Parts: sequence; structure tokens; C-alpha cells
Amino acid sequence: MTASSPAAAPQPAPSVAPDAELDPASAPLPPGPRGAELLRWMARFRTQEGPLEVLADVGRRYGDVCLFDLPRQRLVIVRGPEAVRRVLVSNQDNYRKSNQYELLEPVLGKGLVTSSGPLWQRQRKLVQPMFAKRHLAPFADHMAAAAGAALDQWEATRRDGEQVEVSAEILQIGLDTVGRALVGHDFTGRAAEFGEALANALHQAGALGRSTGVSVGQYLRGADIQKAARVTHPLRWRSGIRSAEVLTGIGRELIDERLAHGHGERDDLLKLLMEAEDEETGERMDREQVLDELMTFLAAGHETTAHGLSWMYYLLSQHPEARERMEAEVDEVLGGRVPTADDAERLPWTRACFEEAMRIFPPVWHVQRVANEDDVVCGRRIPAGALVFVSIWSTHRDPAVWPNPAGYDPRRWLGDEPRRRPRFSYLPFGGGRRICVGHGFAMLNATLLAAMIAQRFRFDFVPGSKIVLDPTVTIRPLHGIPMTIHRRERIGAVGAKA
Ligand code: HEM
Repeated sequence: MTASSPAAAPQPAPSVAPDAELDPASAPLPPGPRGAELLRWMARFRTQEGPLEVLADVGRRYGDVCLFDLPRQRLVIVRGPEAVRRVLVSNQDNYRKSNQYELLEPVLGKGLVTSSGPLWQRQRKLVQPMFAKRHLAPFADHMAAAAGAALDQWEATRRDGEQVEVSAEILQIGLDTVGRALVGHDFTGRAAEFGEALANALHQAGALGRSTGVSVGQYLRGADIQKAARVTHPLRWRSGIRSAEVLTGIGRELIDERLAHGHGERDDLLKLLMEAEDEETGERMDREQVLDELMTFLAAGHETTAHGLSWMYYLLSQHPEARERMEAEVDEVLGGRVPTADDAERLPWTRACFEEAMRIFPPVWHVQRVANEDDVVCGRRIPAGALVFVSIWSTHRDPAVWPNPAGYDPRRWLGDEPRRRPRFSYLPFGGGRRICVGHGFAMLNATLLAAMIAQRFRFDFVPGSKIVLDPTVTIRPLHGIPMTIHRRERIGAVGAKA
């Protein structure tokens, strides 16, 4: 696990005027390492947990804005509410998404995550209403049905006290629940094949994104990032493409089935996607655009939620009092019945346990942008063309905002506490116009799933197991999280609706 930290150094002087009023030309560049020290930081960045250690340590050493002045590429790392607000919200038009996202295009095509400009605007307008509160109730029923079936399976196949790899279990159950909400029963039977291909495609894209070869390839050959990945890592690239073909093949089959036979009784997200119309032009998405959005939802929604939950089980096993409180809440509110969308609001502690887990282990640990023009952030000049790492990881652990930042304490999420903290001190779903479109869906899915698991099972960490963080697209546990699974006394008849 991530260690800490060189000795703290003085923070840069705080800006006296708001950034918007400062002239970039007269603002100083951010502080940062130079020469051999810069090379040492970069070498550390390439180690297994290095990116997370570097994000945390540059914050401690250089403050909220730090510059790595590399040949041909200036990398700026920002953290903290003020810097996040400037880059993601108040001056967001000055920042475009970085080309790292293009490595995901073989799977996501030109869906919401990877598109920009007018296409993104049109798609966001079409897609956003699908995640409105009124649509969440049927999604919740799908999620609960899929989770119930998966938990029955655990009950039938897992011995009490058996050792399991919790993140693999949660990934599977997470894909079942997200998949059912998106494409209903049609997903049953395809989930295993889909899950395996998706995990590989994302893993390869994440590894290519961190590869020195890909960076050097772009730099030396002036190639675009996909070409650099193809040339410098042909096997890795091919492996990702093969998985992408499996995924898009499944997606096309699901869509073609609907085109041929209609939606029937289905009330899932695929139906909403296929029927969505632009209110001004009446235009609908074509088959390929529906495919890109479907792949985007499955890819963006599945691993993120599942890893957040896996980290929650890891943390809960070390905080039995928090876990007992979750079990007591679930027993009291649900009394053994299957939860509905309305129940999510009646489970504040369960929700808080998930929110706090995402603070300590944010599934998306940073977002990347490129500055179009010079800008000023926290009184420092961000040069045009700089690659800006908005560090969710270190913002969530900033001691200026979070007392005892490494301590897992779901009480931080109760009552007025969240409102007292500065905005953008917590951003697991990003911020600004490109904030996660599925965040309500994700919170519902995670809360219901956590509640249904707590009704029936409990996990204990296997002592002495080593947990290694793998920060690729998401933060996943490199060798999994070994835990023993235990059945809880059943409260009432699980399976009966209120
Ligand atoms: C705990 C679960 C989740 C986390 C932590 C998460 C996190 C994020 C973050 C940080 C972004 C912003 C990326 C950026 O600004 O570059 C994002 C965007 C996005 N997320 Fe999520 N997400 C989650 C679940 C979901 C779900 C369930 C869906 C859909 C079903 C989804 C769909 C999307 C889409 C489509 C975007 C792109 C939005 C746009 O650019 O307009 N996410 N997510």
C-alpha cells in the first residue's frame, strides 16, 4: 500500500487576487522539481503504486499546483478545492480532455466519455434525461433482481468461512446489476464473456496510457497516441482490440435483436437510448452511436462502482463497528425484504460507508485535461498546451480539509458535515459540465447492492494478505482482496417485496 512522504516543504504563496483577475503573463510558473530531482520523481511515477504516491507527495512538497517541466511536455498536477474549481468549473472552456481517452476508443467509440465539441453536446443533451430520478425506480428493480439471483448463487456455492477474492466477486455481481438495468434479461448469459473482455480491454488501455514507450513514440515520431500504442506495444494493442471486438460484437447483437423484434415489455436503458429524440430536430441516434453509448455506460459504470464497493469491504473489515452499524440499519429499514429505489434514501449509513470508501480509494483517481490557453490557477501560470492532472486522489486526502485524512470514518457524511466542507473537496464523479452523467445511478446501484449483501453476508479480511494498488483507468487491487465470506442470520424472508 502507498507509503508516505518526504518532509513537508513550504507551500507556495497563496494568490492575493482571484485567478480570473490575474494576467497569466505576470503570474509565476508553479513550483516543482528540476534536473535530477525531476528524473527521480518521474522514475517513481513508473513504479506500481508510484502515480498515487507522486500525486500525494507533490501536494505535500509543492502545494496545490505543481509543475513537472519535461522536455516537450509540461505536466501540471493540481489538487484541492480552489484549483479543481478553476480547471473543471469556472474556466472549464479553457481545458479540453487529453488524448489519453483516445486509447479507450476501440471500446467506447465516440460515446460521451471520448467525444467532444458539438457531438458531445448533442449526446449529453439526449442522454442526461435518461438518468433522471423518475427513471431510476425501474432500474432499481432490475438491479435488485440481478443482485438477488447472484446472492442466491453465493448461498448455494459458497461454504461459510470460505476464502474468496472479493473484488472478482463484486465485479461479477456489479456487471450483472449494471447490465440488467441497461439491457434487461438480454444480458443474462453474456455477462461472464462480456466481463472478461471488458476487464482486459480496460487493463490494456490503462497500461498503454502509463507506458513510457507510448509517450516516447508520440514524442519521437509525432504520431497520434493510438498509432504510438500500436507501434510500440503491438501485442498489447492487439489484445485490447480483440477484446473490444468481443464487446462491440455483443453490443451489436443486442441492438439488432431490438431493431428486429422491438422492445416488448422491456423498460431498460437501451430502450431509452434507442428511442431518445432531439427535441428540436426530432433526430434519433443511429445504430453505431447507440452502440458507442451502450459500451460507454457498461464500461464507465461497471468497474468504477464495483471497485468502490470492493474497497468498502476492505475498509469495513477493519472497522467492525461501522459494519455492524450498516447491518443494523439494513435490518431495521428493510427487515429482510428486497429494497426498492425509495429505500436508498432510508439507508444513510450504508450510503455514507460507500461515500467514505470512495474518498479514501476514489475509483477514478484523476482526470486529465490540456490547457488551450495560458491560465492562472491558485496564483500560478498554467502554460497553454500543459497536460493538467486533476488529482482526485490527493484532493480527497488533503489535510487542510480532511482531519485524519487516511482514517475511514463514514460519520463525515452524516447530517450537515458535507455542507460545511468546501465544494470540490470531494469529487469522485468529477465536476463541471463533464461530471459523471451516471452518478445518481451509481449511488443507487452501490447502496442497494451493499444493503442486499449486508442482509445476507459479511466479509473478513484474510490477515497478512498484501494489498497492492493498481492505478490504471480505475484503482483496482492488483492481486485482489482475499477475504472469507460468512453468512449472516437471515432476517425475515429475503426475496419478499414490501
Ligand atoms: C462509482 C461509480 C462511478 C464513478 C466513481 C464515476 C466517475 C466518473 C468521473 C470522475 C467522470 C468524469 C471524467 C472526466 O471528467 O474526465 C465520469 C464521467 C462519466 N461517467 Fe461515471 N462514474 C461512475 C459510474 C458511472 C455509471 C454507473 C455510468 C453510466 C451508467 C457512468 C457514465 C459516465 C459517463 C457517460 C461519463 C462521461 C460524461 C461526459 O463526459 O459527459 N459512470 N465518471
